[in-house]
This record gives sequence, structure tokens and C-alpha cells, in this order.
Amino acid sequence: MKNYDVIFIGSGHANWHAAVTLKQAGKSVAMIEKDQIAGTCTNYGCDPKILLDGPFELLAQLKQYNGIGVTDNTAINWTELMAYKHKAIDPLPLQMTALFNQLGIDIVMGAAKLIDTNTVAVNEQKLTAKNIVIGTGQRPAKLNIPGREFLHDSRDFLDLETMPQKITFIGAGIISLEFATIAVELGSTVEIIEFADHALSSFDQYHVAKLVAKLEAAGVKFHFNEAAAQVIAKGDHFEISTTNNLQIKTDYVIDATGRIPNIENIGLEEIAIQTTRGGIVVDDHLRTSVNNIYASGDVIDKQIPRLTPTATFESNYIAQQLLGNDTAINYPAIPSVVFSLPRLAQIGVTTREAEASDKYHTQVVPYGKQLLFQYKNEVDAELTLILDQDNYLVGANIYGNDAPDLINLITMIIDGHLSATALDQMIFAFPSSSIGVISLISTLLHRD
Ligand SMILES: Cc1cc2nc3c(=O)[nH]c(=O)nc-3n(C[C@H](O)[C@H](O)[C@H](O)COP(=O)(O)OP(=O)(O)OC[C@H]3O[C@@H](n4cnc5c(N)ncnc54)[C@H](O)[C@@H]3O)c2cc1C
Ligand SMILES: NC(=O)c1ccc[n+]([C@@H]2O[C@H](COP(=O)([O-])OP(=O)(O)OC[C@H]3O[C@@H](n4cnc5c(N)ncnc54)[C@H](O)[C@@H]3O)[C@@H](O)[C@H]2O)c1
Repeated sequence: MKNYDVIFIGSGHANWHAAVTLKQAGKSVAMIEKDQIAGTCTNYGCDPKILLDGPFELLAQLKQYNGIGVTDNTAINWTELMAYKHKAIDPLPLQMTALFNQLGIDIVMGAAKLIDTNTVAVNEQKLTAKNIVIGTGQRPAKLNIPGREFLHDSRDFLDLETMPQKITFIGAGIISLEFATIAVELGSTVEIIEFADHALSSFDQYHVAKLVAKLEAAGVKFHFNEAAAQVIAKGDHFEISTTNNLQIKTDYVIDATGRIPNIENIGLEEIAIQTTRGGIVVDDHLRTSVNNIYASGDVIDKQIPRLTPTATFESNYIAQQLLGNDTAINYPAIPSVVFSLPRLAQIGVTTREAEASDKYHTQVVPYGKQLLFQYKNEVDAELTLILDQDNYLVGANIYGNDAPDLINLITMIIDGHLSATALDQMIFAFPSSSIGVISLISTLLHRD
């Protein structure tokens, strides 16, 4: 039986950052993975998604010059793009495995199960360790309705060789809105069934409404207040009916009604690790109810966004814990982005929280209009800043193609508690899109 300092169950961002740090610090480390090395983000999530999205973003920007210099927009060849995706993404697990092996991390392929508080079974072997970290992530939820066998998920979409002519998404969450943006641009008839009366419930609803209107103008049909009830196969197509008897004919159905934690069949009940429907319960040191076993990433029962940067933050935190630092975890402000076109991003105090408290005030900055050519004629791009009573930035929402980068800039202003005076001490490259937004924000920020 092989004995380690630390065994990691799962090889996603929740675990591999810590595995590398601990190995480099001289610990013996094993990482067990039952599917593809490097987990969801690398193989079935952020990375393939953003690769496929690239030309769609460029096309959206080109369209902003229609009638003022650009006449003929390029068409996207999805099948060719998908071939490129396979070429770029498929080798990543092997490359990451080689990197981990080179560092001296033992990689074990197979489904891990805890036998006792120090022992993990995988295939026919048993491995022991002083500490174990569970980072088993999440999987797509699957609706329990008649015809569920016809439902596809995000992984299937990111592997589609040809885009179906008619595609229907169940759920108007992040995954649906990102993928609907792509499908409608390729000319598919896109419908979205959502049981709430709005989309993207955790995002600023003023910006969400603008995004929904933009997608509707592009041809996406939203059916709010509708819950999918059954899917029937009829010849070469499918018929979806809702609880209100709405009928939709479609070629392909994606169930994007959320993601659920992988907590089953890994021995948690046997050794009394506490879980809820939301995942593994941890304390403020990311320890489970069994003291030497930690949990990290998407599988944790947590209120913060389940994202790659939060999984990475937790992984780095656990590495430091296992190297002797005993401070409780303290999350900074966490940005979230919806990679639709335009993008939505948000961080920190929300507009809803700001409206309910006299500690904050909000300011809308229509930077698309104010910085027209720096932002490539994206006229409707705007951001809402949330400021505290001393005019320090505590939150923001962005609607615009540049949101993923702008929100990082704003993250630094929030985390650094930067005033306008502090920003004045820095020199930024000019002309650039960011310097424009920095100057607009500066006029509103605290001055010493
Ligand atoms: C379509 C899509 C797009 C996304 N886009 C973004 C984005 O743009 N930005 C962003 O920040 N986040 C995005 N995410 C979320 C991001 O992928 C996750 O937050 C991140 O992957 C979480 O990392 P993790 O290590 O906790 O889990 P995972 O990456 O899911 O890793 C868990 C690993 O554990 C393995 N495992 C499970 N059970 C066992 C077992 N018993 N034994 C051994 N191994 C096991 C799994 O096979 C998996 O490889 C996206 C997710 C999806 C699905
Ligand atoms: N850009 C990103 O960061 C990114 C991108 C993709 C995925 N992710 C990850 O995936 C998660 C999002 O996954 P998602 O989009 O599947 O979930 P979600 O929670 O964002 O959205 C699910 C939607 O489905 C609706 N719904 C649930 N049951 C329904 C039913 N029976 N009929 C109709 N509608 C129903 C819900 O009301 C909700 O609006 C994120 O939380 C994140 O962890 C992140």
C-alpha cells in the first residue's frame, strides 16, 4: 500500500494548483482522476468555450462598423472551428499529465472512494495519506421528465460538429445565454424555456433585460414562466411540451438547468463527512467534518460563485494550510462574467444591495457613448458603479464586449481600495480602452 502526505481526488483547478505547490515544497502527492486530467474548465468548460467564442466576438465587433467602413462581414465556419477546437483542446490532458509526472506527482486514473479517514480505494489499489483533498466538482443537473434521454448538456454542445437548424435550451442561465449567442449567429432557430419570469437571476436585471432584448432582436425566442414537462421524439425532430402546454418543435435540446455537486459514491457517508444538496460542508479552513480531509472548488457547499478562479483560490489556500499557515480563508471580491455578446460582468456589492442601503450610491457610466472610438463603436456599452459613503468603489456591473477585462481592472481598484489620488500616481498606456474607463471612474472616486 502506497503512503502519501496528500491525496487529491479530482484533477481540476480545485486540486492541481495545491498538488503542484505541495510537491514543489517536498511533500509526496498523488492525484486521482476518473475522467480527463485537468477537469471541467480545461476539457469541457471555460477553455473550449472561449476558444469557440473567439470569432463570434470579433464578428460582433466588426458589425459595429457596418455602414461606416465595413460592408461585408465574414461568415463563421463552425465545423472548421470545431476541428480547431479538437486540435487545441484534446492534447491538453496529456500535456498536463506530462507536466505533473515531470514534477513527481503520482497520477492515478480511476474513480476514487474513501475507505476510512486516511485511505482511498481506486481500481484494485488502496492508497493512504495524512491529508486528503476532495475536489470532485459538479456535473450538469438532468431534469426528471419523460424524454430525459433526449436531453443534451453543455459538454455535448461544445462537441457539436454541425450546429442544429433548430436548437432549444431549457433554462435561461449562464450556459444557455452563452451558447444561444453562438447558435443564433450561425443562423439556428433558437428557443429558450425558463420557469422564472427573467433570465440570469444572479446578475443585474437592468443589464440582463438589455441582453435579452438584444438576443431577441437577433432572433432568439424566450419563453419565460414555462417549465419543460416532456420531450417526445417524432421522426427526425423532437417536440417539447411545457406545464402550460406550450409546444416547441426542435432538432436538439440542451438541458441547462444548473449543475450539481459530485458527492455520491465517494465514501462520504461511510466516514460521516457532512453534505447538503449544495455540496460538502466545510468550515472557514475548508476542512470537512473529518479534520484531516479538506474540500475544494465546485464541490463545496458555498454561496460564492462556483468558478475557476474561486476553485484556484481555494486550492492555493489549502496548499498554504497544509504547509502550516492556520489563518481562516478570506475571499476577496469575486468577479463573474457571462460570455454572451455583449458580455455581462459583475463584482462586489450589487445594485439590489445598494438600493436597499443608504451606505451606498450608484452611478451609471455610459462609456460606450463617451468613449465611442476607443470602444469600437459599441454605443450601448455601459457600467454601473457602486460606491460607498466615502466614494470608494465597492461593486460594479458591466454590459459590453470588454467586460471581462474591465472587470479585472475594477477588481484591482476595489481590492486595492484605490482612490482617485492613487490612480493619479500611475501612468497608463494611451490610447487604450482601459485608460478611458479609468479616467471616467477617477472623476467619481474618493480624493484625498
Ligand atoms: C460549459 C461551462 C463553461 C464554464 N465557463 C466558465 C468560465 O468562463 N469561467 C469560469 O470561471 N468558470 C467557468 N465554468 C466553471 C468552471 O469550469 C468550474 O468552476 C471549475 O472547473 C471548477 O473546478 P473544480 O476543480 O472544482 O471541478 P472540476 O473541474 O469539475 O474537476 C473535478 C474533477 O474531479 C473528477 N472526479 C469526480 N469524481 C471523482 C472520483 N470519484 N474519483 C476521481 N476523480 C473524480 C472529475 O472527473 C473532474 O475531472 C464553466 C463550466 C462549464 C460547465
Ligand atoms: N461564464 C461562466 O463563469 C460560466 C459559464 C458556464 C457555466 N458556468 C458554471 O455553470 C453554472 C451555470 O450552469 P447553468 O447555466 O446550467 O445554470 P444556472 O443556474 O445559471 O441557470 C439555470 C436556469 O435554469 C432554470 N430552470 C431550472 N429548472 C428549470 C425547468 N424545469 N424549466 C425551465 N427552466 C428551469 C433556472 O431558473 C435558471 O434560470 C454556473 O453557476 C457556473 O458554475 C460558469
